[in-house]
Amino acid sequence: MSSKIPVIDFSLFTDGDAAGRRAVAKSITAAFAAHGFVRLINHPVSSSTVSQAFRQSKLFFDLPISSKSRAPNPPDSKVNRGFSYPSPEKVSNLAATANGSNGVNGADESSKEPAQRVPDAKETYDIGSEHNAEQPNVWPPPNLVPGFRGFMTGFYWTLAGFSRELLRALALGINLEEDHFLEFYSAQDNQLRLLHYPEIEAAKLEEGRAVRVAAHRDWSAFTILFQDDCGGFEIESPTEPGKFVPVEPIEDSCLVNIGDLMARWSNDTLMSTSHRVGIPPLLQNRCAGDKRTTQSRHSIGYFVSPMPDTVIKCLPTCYDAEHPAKYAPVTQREYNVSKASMQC
Ligand SMILES: O=C(O)CCC(=O)C(=O)O
Ligand SMILES: [Fe+2]
Repeated sequence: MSSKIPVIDFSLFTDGDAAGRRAVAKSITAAFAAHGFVRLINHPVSSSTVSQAFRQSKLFFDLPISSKSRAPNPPDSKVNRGFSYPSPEKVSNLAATANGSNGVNGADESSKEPAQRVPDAKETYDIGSEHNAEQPNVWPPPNLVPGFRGFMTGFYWTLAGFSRELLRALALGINLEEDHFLEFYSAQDNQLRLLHYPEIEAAKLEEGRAVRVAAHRDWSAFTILFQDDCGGFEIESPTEPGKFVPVEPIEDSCLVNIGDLMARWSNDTLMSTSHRVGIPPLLQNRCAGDKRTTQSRHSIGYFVSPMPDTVIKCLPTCYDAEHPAKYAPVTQREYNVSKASMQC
């Protein structure tokens, strides 16, 4: 059984009249309320831009480790930029992230799965705004992947534009003024993450000796996710907790999912759903000698956050006498610190 995440034509929002925009916005927030995810087609990021992002990402990850490590994620620091990779010695609890304090996602505290310590099976490269002084970017030397820095910097802002449209849709969908979220949003605090899951022996994933990404919920307000056609992405069933259902890749689409911050802000009107990357469908595995090996996989996540001083206080349309506010107000900065401390 595969997931029933609704597929929505986003051009009906970007190009629609007021009534049309409201109707699309309502269908998007209905999908978030029921599934925590929506799949968008005809979104504003052109397929050639997305293809170029995957090409650049692949050029980077195809480099030898010694070259990629010239743009290292600074060790033992709060900066989450640059390259992180799996090492044979490195294990993480539930292996949810390469860098647990990255402020974008984390192990699923509510997961029904037993805690496990297994090797990470992914490598990541994190990029932020060039103007974010607290999180300076870490770039590879320009000759390693020509055009990488220029392209990725532009891509970050292309996705920022898309995220603004999504914030408008979210606001309309939950009966707020269309620009409600924009006063809390500079797009300087987002994180663009390139992910590469190297080829791996299928048995390692099947027997739980490795995971690609273990079950987790994102910390962000929401995440825009582009994936290649490999497969393996799964979300927790909204109706059968603990059961994960595959999400089939669809060409030229992206997924958008609500993170814990927006779930909290909306009093759980919008749902943050646990998801993971596991073994792709068996047909897509291939034989390598006598060992079945899953193909390598690439994806790109864009984690959207409001400005650090934003007070995440129950949105005015998300509570009433019967549904009182469940969570105390907290700033985005405090929220991130508390999420990061749960990773330790
Ligand atoms: O690689 C994917 O498709 C999903 C990655 C993910 O969920 C994350 O990085 O938070
Ligand atoms: Fe995630």
